[in-house]
Amino acid sequence: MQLILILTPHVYWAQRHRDIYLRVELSDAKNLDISLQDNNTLLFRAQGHGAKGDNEYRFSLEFLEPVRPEISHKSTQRQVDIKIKKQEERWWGRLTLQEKKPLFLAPDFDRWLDESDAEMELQAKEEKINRISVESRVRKDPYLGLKKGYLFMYNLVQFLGFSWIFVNMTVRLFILGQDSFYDTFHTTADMMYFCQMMAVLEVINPLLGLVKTGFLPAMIQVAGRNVILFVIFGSLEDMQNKPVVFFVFYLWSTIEIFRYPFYMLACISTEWKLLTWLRYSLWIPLYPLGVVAEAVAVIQSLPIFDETRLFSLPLPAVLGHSLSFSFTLQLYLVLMFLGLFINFRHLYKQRRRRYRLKKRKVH
Ligand SMILES: CCCCCCCCCCCCC[C@@H](O)CC(=O)SCCNC(=O)CCNC(=O)[C@H](O)C(C)(C)COP(=O)(O)OP(=O)(O)OC[C@H]1O[C@@H](n2cnc3c(N)ncnc32)[C@H](O)[C@@H]1OP(=O)(O)O
Repeated sequence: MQLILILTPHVYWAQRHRDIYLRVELSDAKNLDISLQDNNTLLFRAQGHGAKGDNEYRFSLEFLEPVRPEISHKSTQRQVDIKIKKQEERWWGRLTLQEKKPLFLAPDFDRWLDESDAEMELQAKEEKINRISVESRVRKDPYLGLKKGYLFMYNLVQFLGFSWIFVNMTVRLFILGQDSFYDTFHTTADMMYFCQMMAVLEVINPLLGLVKTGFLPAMIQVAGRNVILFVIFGSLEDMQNKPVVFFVFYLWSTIEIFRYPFYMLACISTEWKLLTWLRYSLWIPLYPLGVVAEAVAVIQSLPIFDETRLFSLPLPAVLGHSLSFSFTLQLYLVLMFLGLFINFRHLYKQRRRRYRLKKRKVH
């Protein structure tokens, strides 16, 4: 009587919610015959070098649940990798129907994940797929590159402009001390004029749908600053050498040297956490201080407008000579605090949205 010895290779396994991975320890495997029987039994036969030398090796595995008929495998110099898809996407308590594990089977610790880790891996994969599909949908806009290029250049120019102002003022402050307060306007106004005229684009950009900024907050910001720059400082020589110019310009440029680089990075889909934090936090002290500095400038200009009658409104003789521009400015002072309230709330919401979104992304 002839005794036929069936040799089994070592088989290592791991699973995901969708797949089963088998690693068969058989090098230089040839004549592979891998098939599925009755939806849940894998039959394996191959010639190769295993624990018992060069021989034919076989095994069969009756899976806990049905699997799909398509089985993929790859034979390398070292092993045979087999991937099997589960019929139903769910976590299996064990691999085989029989409770007792076959002796030749062991967990593949290189691939092993427990259920919650596998779930996280699945979620990460799905998120990646979603992100790619959103990005590919966004990419359908044929002008996206052009829009991003324009915004990047705009932000770069503003960043350079405000950095120039900030560095110039800081250096002068170190060298001249308080004396530098008095000629801030003469040394930096041209650049500030340029930057603030360019900033009008910040009102136009949301109107053209180039950025998601609200029109009103941008309008309040740009109009508010331009009133101070062009009407209060620009038209009144007596205001130009007052220290308040220093504080207003310094507060404006401090936030902008962080805000514009933040936008530049956003244009190239990059983010630096510290910069994001500065962009969404520095306004908390700077905005009220800025409004107070601007309000001081307006209040200091009132007697000058009264005296010079500049921009005064001619009135019919019965009502008096003319209405001083200082009355308009007093009304503007009230508007300023309304503007502060609207923009403070807007910035607060932007900050919350930013960090809520981030938290959601992390979990
Ligand atoms: C209607 C008549 C009004 C008359 C005026 C009367 C009242 C005047 C009161 C004025 C008070 C002003 C005081 C002020 O001058 C004092 C100071 O400035 S002191 C210094 C401190 N200041 C600040 O911190 C404010 C700085 N300014 C701003 O933050 C913005 O101008 C503001 C509009 C207020 C808010 O910005 P925004 O709404 O744009 O928020 P986000 O940064 O979160 O952006 C939203 C999304 O859009 C993308 N975006 C925006 N701009 C750009 C850009 N240039 N390039 C690329 N991308 C951009 C941004 O990335 C966000 O996208 P995502 O949501 O995907 O992240």
